[in-house]
Amino acid sequence: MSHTNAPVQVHHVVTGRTDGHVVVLSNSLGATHRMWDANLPALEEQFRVVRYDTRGHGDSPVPPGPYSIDDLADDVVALLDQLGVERAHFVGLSLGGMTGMRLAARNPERVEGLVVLCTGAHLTPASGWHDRAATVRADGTKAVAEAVVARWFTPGFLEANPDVKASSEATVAGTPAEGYAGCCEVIAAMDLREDLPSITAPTLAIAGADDPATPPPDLEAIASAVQHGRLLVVPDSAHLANAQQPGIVTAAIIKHLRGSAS
Ligand SMILES: O=C(O)CC1=CCC(=O)O1
Repeated sequence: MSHTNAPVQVHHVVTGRTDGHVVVLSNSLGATHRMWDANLPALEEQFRVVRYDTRGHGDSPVPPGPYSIDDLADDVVALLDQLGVERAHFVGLSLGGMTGMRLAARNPERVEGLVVLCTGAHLTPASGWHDRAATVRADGTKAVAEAVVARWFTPGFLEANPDVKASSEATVAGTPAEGYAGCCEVIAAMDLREDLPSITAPTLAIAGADDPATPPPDLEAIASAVQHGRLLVVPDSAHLANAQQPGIVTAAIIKHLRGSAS
């Protein structure tokens, strides 16, 4: 997990309370800061909410890949520095959760409470991520959009919500190919298993019961390896548990972070 690139200034949006604890929200591969829309109103009542687009995604810069997990964590440190925030809660889903685990292990002084959703400490095989990076570099992100969104939501949810299916596929297809590929290469090279025991921030690991990408045992492994971990398995939910079950997930995030404030 070498550190190869300089931090970039990521695109971000700050909303919510001006006097509250800060919570940073970090997106999944192929998504943007908009993936938190359904969770936002309740979070904004409690916290100063900082949403950002991971490098290579949304309106953030797209340096040439590959990137490393340290690059993604360094981008968050640079963002906190830019905002003058010493210490924040961090909530990340999938790639965002990986960023949060690396940040919490390497910069424990910057992370108050941690919530990781639908993620893993080591996603194998690496060849699958290299293959996906090659596909999007050759054919664009549209080539993977339908298959990706089929993992984001359960089949029944997609059937009942064709608008969500269409807008989610458009988001993936709108992700710059080089940014998406560079982040696939983050996951290919990443192994956070040795980082977990050094994570001191109270950690809530949230799994989607029907997530085919990072199933509940991946989250259980995180919850049991960090110093203060808890697991929540959300029923009737695939990879984007925050979007498929916003009520359950937002309430769990708020309860955990309110209990983690120091
Ligand atoms: O796109 C997928 O297969 C699911 C996923 C893995 C890491 C991430 O951020 O999304």
